[in-house]
Amino acid sequence: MTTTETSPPPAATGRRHVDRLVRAHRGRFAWSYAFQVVGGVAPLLQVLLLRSVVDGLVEERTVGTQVAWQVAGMFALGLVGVWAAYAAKVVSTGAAGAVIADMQSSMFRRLTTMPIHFYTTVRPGAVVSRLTSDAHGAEAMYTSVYPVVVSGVTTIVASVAIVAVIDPRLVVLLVVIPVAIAYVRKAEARINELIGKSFDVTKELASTAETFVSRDGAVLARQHGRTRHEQAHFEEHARELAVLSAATAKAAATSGASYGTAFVAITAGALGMGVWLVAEQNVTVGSVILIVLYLQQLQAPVQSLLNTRYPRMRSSIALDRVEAVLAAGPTGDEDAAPSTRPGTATAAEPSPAGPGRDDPAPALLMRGVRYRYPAVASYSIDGLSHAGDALSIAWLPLTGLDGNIRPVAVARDESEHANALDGIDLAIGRGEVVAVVGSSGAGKSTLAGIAAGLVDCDEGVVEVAGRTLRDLDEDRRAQLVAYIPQEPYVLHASVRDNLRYANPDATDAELLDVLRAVALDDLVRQLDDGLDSVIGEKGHRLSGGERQRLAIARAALKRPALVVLDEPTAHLDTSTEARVRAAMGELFGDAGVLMIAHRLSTVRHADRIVVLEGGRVVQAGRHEVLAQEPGRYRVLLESSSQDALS
Ligand SMILES: Nc1ncnc2c1ncn2[C@@H]1O[C@H](COP(=O)(O)OP(=O)(O)OP(=O)(O)O)[C@@H](O)[C@H]1O
Repeated sequence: MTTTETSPPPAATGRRHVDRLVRAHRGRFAWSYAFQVVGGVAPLLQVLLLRSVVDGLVEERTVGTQVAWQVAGMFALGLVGVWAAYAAKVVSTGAAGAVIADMQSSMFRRLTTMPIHFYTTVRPGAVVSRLTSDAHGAEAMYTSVYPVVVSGVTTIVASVAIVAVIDPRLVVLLVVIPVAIAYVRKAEARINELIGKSFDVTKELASTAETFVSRDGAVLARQHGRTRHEQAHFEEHARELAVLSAATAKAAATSGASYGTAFVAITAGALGMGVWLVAEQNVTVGSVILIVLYLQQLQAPVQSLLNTRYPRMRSSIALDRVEAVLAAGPTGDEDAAPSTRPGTATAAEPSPAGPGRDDPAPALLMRGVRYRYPAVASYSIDGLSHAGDALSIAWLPLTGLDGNIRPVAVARDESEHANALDGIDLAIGRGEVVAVVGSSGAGKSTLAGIAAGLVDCDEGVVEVAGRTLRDLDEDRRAQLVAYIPQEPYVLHASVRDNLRYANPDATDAELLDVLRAVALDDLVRQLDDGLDSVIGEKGHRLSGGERQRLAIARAALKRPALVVLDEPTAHLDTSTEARVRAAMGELFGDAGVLMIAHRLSTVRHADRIVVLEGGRVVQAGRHEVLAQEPGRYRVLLESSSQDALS
């Protein structure tokens, strides 16, 4: 059954992981809030002193020592206010920076230890955005929103309390504030409508940009003569966005002006009432000045508090997205890599036999191995997997979201998959080369992934050189098994660094030896900087076959007990293939080799061929024998020779 459902907002289940990271820095945050409170109260105390100065002058008409002290006190309070605000800023940005760094590191830890299938569902751009703009979007909560709330609430509460102490009737004037806020909220409804439209248009822009500023998208548009059309489409949306932005800004300005008008009315009312109270001899002149100043001073914090609404929503969305990553994965615990289970052997433990050559255990032993792919929902992350519909925070409008933005709907594939591997028993001896063949979907790549320890089987046991793979940590597993995928990854780094990624202690002589074995020594010699030449994404590019040979050389440097190759020679011409095959004996010594073959031409020389069908081993033997027997291998052989002829 396949259902489509909208995921509940992660906030609904709390932000357990994010909160834990924030709590680690709570001491620094407490200091910053304490400074905020001091910074908020100091200007109010200044005004209190001003009242005493004015009243002293009005009553005594002399400037005595007391006034001098009061002026000095105002100066001191001014300094306390300024430097407390400074300290609050420095401490809160420092603490927020530390929290963001922790969030990024925890997300990276989580994202690099997700089940291997996760990476087939993920959009690289979305991951980068989650690690950078979402993390920094969350930062505003700690550097802008909370500090403004703390200082704003302090100022408002203290001002209202002082005004009420002078004359409680004056507090009536503050009724204008909720009225003004109600009006502002109404204007916001209009703003939010406009923002909602901008959001949709922005999504369209983002999607057009992501689609057509990519190689595949550009080829698609050019092939169909649609480049101009896509440019016009983008321009139309960009203009629409500009119109919406202007309308939003106008609505925001109107609401701001209305709010300002309310405070002008409050100030005038306070002045009128104050004059009346002075005439009635209920309050002093100094108190009237103080009241007017306090009420005016309320405008900024109330406005700032209102203005935190949108940054708060943006940060909230960003925090939910960070939480979604941290809570993802089978354990939901970002600190525990799935590969590290209690009781697993660690790299520091001495290796009893190591991947050693003298170990009598077979290179690979699989007993009763069953594996079923889990439902996508169990390893996907909202907005990262199946994305395309999730915007990065950087694309969100700067002001105004109506709070209705929810994590996007993710198609949940709850369907029960069939067993991809259904009871595999397989042993590969030391120095033996076993090729695995089978029709598309037979389970070859799944078998390779399980033998390489990238995926843990549901049932059964996988041992490499006598060590159970699931009991080993990543380092020990990596020492024992070398896996060479069909499209090996070459780092954007020098040839030397690429090779030493497998064995940082390898000498240049060892590097040149393995390069020679895979027929890459001439190429490296021709590069400007030899082993120091940068290859990979930029700089010198390697062909598919050269990448594979580099990966084989890299794997050989580990001296593994088991080598798992996914169609290792797919990109090679016949003579290079023969040379590499010969070199593999020299390179891997008595390591067992499990070779996944999608082309039958590459398997003839294998010591044994294993034929998979529907996740089971249906035939096994040498090519010469299997080719004579009626069975699946002969069918595959016949269809592949027909393909070759056609
Ligand atoms: N990530 C996945 N989620 C669910 N099912 C999967 C996934 N990957 C593979 N499968 C299924 O598992 C079965 C075995 O797939 P596998 O990739 O191992 O086959 P294969 O023999 O390597 O095929 P090919 O030669 O086409 O690469 C297939 O039915 C496939 O549809």
